[in-house]
Amino acid sequence: MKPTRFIDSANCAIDGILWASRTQPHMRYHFLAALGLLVAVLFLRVTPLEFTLLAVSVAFVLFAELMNTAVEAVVDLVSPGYHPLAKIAKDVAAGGVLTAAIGAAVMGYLILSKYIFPIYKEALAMIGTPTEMGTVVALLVVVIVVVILKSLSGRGTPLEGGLPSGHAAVAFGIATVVSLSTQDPLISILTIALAVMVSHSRLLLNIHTMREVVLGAITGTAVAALVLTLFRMLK
Ligand SMILES: Nc1ncnc2c1ncn2[C@@H]1O[C@H](COP(=O)(O)OP(=O)(O)OP(=O)(O)O)[C@@H](O)[C@H]1O
Repeated sequence: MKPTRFIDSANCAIDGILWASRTQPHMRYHFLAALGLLVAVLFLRVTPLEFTLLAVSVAFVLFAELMNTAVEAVVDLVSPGYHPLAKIAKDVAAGGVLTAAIGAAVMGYLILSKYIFPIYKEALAMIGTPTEMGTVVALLVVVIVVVILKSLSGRGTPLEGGLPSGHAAVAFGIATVVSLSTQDPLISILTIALAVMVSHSRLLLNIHTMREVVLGAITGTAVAALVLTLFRMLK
């Protein structure tokens, strides 16, 4: 039945948001990111203007995802089979979400970096700048731990497949070493982004599962940080 009262229209709108959250994993990721941002804002005490800018960016991403979901539903209704125009409609709608998400990420970076970077810098300083020997030993230990874990899990070879992903472990080990050597949050984020890309490529090539890649990333980061902390304590 067509809603006539405002409350019924509002209920339909909320139903739409709930349906999108139930059926679209990306919608859930966006809500999780929004929740994380709210918690961060609470702790970092951003200014009202900064909060407004962040809230508008987040609302725009959620809006774009809802519009994308609506376009997908209409396209599936009118063109259940493959059609080049259906593809264009869905791809353009998805492009809208990507654009909004990139805008929100840039806004988030510009506003939150000045609050988070000093805390991150302090955390890096706690482990300190590694020596040349510490760097070499840390990366060698990462490789040895990966080989041991792979042989224990009984799958894959030292260079391909198995638990954990060696590429992810070494990439994150290097990102940890570079982060500590430079003590620079921006360089740290950029090297972590490179490590994520290396890890993601192992997923795309179907050489590793998500679990193997995540465990690789944790192993590389944790082992490198642990060895460098030990080096600092024994100095
Ligand atoms: N009927 C169709 N005709 C042609 N291509 C289609 C059709 N349906 C889907 N596609 C292609 O598959 C892609 C994914 O479409 P799908 O409906 O599975 O969306 P989705 O996986 O929910 O996407 P999103 O991550 O944007 O929510 C589209 O971007 C489009 O390239």
